[in-house]
Amino acid sequence: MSQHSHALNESIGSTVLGYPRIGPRRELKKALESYWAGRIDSDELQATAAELRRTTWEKLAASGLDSVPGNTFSFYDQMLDTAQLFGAVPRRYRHLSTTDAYFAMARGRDDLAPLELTKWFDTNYHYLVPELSPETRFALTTDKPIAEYREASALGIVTRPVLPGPLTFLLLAKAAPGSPSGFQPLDLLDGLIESYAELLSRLADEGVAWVQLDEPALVADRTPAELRALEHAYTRLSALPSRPRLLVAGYFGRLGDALGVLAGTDVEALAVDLVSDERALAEVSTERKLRDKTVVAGLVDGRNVWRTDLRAAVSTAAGLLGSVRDLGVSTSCSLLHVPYDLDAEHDLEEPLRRRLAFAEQKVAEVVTIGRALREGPEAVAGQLSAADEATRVEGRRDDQVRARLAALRPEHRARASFERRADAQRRRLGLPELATTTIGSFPQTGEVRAARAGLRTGRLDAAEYTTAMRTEIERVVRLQEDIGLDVLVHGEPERNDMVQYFAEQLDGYAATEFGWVQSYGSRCVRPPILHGDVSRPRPMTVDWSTYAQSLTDRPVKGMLTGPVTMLAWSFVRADQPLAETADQVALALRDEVSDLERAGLRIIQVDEPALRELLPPRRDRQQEYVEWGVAAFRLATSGVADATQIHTHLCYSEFGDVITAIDALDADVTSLEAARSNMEVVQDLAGIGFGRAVGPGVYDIHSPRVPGSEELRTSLAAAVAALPAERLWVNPDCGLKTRRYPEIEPALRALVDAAKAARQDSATESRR
Ligand SMILES: Nc1nc2c(c(=O)[nH]1)N[C@@H](CNc1ccc(C(=O)N[C@@H](CCC(=O)N[C@@H](CCC(=O)N[C@@H](CCC(=O)O)C(=O)O)C(=O)O)C(=O)O)cc1)CN2
Ligand code: MET
Ligand SMILES: [Zn+2]
Repeated sequence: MSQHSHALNESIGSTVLGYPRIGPRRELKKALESYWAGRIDSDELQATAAELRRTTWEKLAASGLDSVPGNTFSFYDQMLDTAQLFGAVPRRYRHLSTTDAYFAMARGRDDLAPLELTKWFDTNYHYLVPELSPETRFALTTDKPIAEYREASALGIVTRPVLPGPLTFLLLAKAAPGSPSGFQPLDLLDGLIESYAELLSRLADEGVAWVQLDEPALVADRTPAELRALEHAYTRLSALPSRPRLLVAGYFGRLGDALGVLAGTDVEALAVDLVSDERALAEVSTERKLRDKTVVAGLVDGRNVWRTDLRAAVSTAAGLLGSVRDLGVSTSCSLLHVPYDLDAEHDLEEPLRRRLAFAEQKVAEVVTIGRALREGPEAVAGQLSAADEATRVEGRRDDQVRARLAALRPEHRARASFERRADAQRRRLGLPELATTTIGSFPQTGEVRAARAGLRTGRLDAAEYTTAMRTEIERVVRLQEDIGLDVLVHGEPERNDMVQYFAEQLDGYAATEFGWVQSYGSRCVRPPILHGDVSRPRPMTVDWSTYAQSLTDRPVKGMLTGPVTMLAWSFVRADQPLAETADQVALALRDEVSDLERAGLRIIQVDEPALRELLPPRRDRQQEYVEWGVAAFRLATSGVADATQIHTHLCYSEFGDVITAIDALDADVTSLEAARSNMEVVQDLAGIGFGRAVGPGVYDIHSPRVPGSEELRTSLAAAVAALPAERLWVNPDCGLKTRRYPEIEPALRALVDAAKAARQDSATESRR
């Protein structure tokens, strides 16, 4: 027995890098939202959390994995947990209790801004950005990883605590507002290392054998100084006299130069992602310094839902055996990004179903690969041939779509010059300068969601549902008229989600029933599965948009989700280049755009909030991505007359890296998130001579705070200083679906006031 556990301590064997935590039925989401609303107390919240941790550990232990990850639970986010663990709590939250400070950093309070929320690499998960300053003093302040290790041990389960590594923690942090200009979070490395050291030594005291430090920031291009910092950090941590063995995980791409740096330190093990970048395998097999390391091969895709070609994975692993001291097998990254369990789905049809694996099924795949390596492929012959069969099944083929794609010419992706379009649109639309609009969605009220749930359960029939939605659309149109907005929207009440809604109506796409994946905090999405050739059997939005336009003389914007975002927020087929899949989606959207135009919609918005998100982490892959992304957007939007105005909307990111791509989209009007970055993006656009119209968001919809009209005027003035008023629009940062009416009504009235005032200023200016 003791010999056996000794062997386990030495090697990792089969494992996964992380697991979902929201609960198979979103138990954590429900508990959190009840706690925030005061319906349950903290004991009840803790009990739900403990139960979720227990079932996860027990399931993973029973599945046959050799090493079970620990500390993968989080009430909100693992970066936030780590900030609190090491005492990186900005001063403004320090008067609060540990729990209150935690949720205040996550969500803000009436008088207290939250930490910034941003995308976790190229996924649809969002983390909280630690705010660090030269005054930050790290100190081990909570004991979450230790407590969870003990909790699992009490159940008889040995876990491997997982947390972000020091480099990733600092590289993803930002300088707190007011920090000296030369300051960067990486300056704090030495202090942070001391806190990691203290944690590691306490974990060693607990008897922890292995700790996993996640360093996904290393799969992007890193400067020599950052690589030196990496070497310094892991040289220091691996030299600690008393510590668990260290597994450093780099995922979402290949480690590149960081691989040799890490392999040159005394850490025991590296986890590498052999799925995201086909160049990773060669890198790993030729790195001689790995010969005395454990390498955990990420062979099962942790962020897509396709079944693994097990025979290929086993042979890749076998090929690595000679290049490393000890080989483990795992997922490419945490399973946080996929749904829990395929077996929960009842409406997925064959043969698609047979091609899929969710988190539970992926765990079984890892176990199978591990057994094949240890006992030989004969031991798992049945599983291997089932996987052979499943991975040979091809996606639905649509020859008509393929023929249309083959016939595309450059003119299908080009419109007349912007000047000519702008002129035609000015005459047709007659809008004022600094025209006001919103981004599309209005608050998703309880009634709206209840109506959608009613349609699902049969409480409402289709006609009753349509009436309920039309009533909502009319209410939203009248409200916008009353507020005095220039360009209206129908409010998107009929959409459960801006991607899923379209996926449900397209052929080649499947939706899930329980396939929830955490997006941020308690918010989840159900990414649809794009499994075959995509086509549009019938118009998707025309009835709703036409109805809205029939209610008013003001222009109503048609509202669609663009091809890049449709891919980014779905699980996408891996059997053909993304560029081709994007063009198929773009063709379906192009037809929808034409139908909307024919139905009399004069303005059509095609949202691309995920444009920045899909940008590959390595620069040498970025150009190719931008080219196909832009090409697909243009295919979707360039089938219209000069006088039809195309809008796009981008949010959730720093746009610096994609500014020329935004230009290349060639939309007539681009609305962007800008409120929280002081309109910086307007200057960036002015800087590249962006010639088309821009709607920098002046109202931060991510916060419940209602901005005053003075504040909005200040933001607008900053925009007007950078770009001419006739090319500026006035709008919020993003859609209003997550807000409530008492917040958005006064905010939109203030926005219209601010635009009117700015028009007056600009008129006075031009008379001078
Ligand atoms: N796909 C996607 N990715 C995105 C975004 C996005 O909008 N979509 N935005 C950014 C992230 N922001 C997000 C913002 C909000 C939510 C969000 O509010 N999600 C909802 C679920 C939305 C949804 O699918 N709603 C469905 C089903 C809702 C539901 O839970 N229904 C109940 C019953 C109905 C009820 O009473 O609520 C049930 O099934 O139990 C609907 O409205 O029809 C949630 O977590 O609560 C998610 C992400 C970036 N990534
Ligand atoms: N039209 C969409 C909305 O207003 C755009 C959202 S971008 C995340 O909700
Ligand atoms: Zn948005």
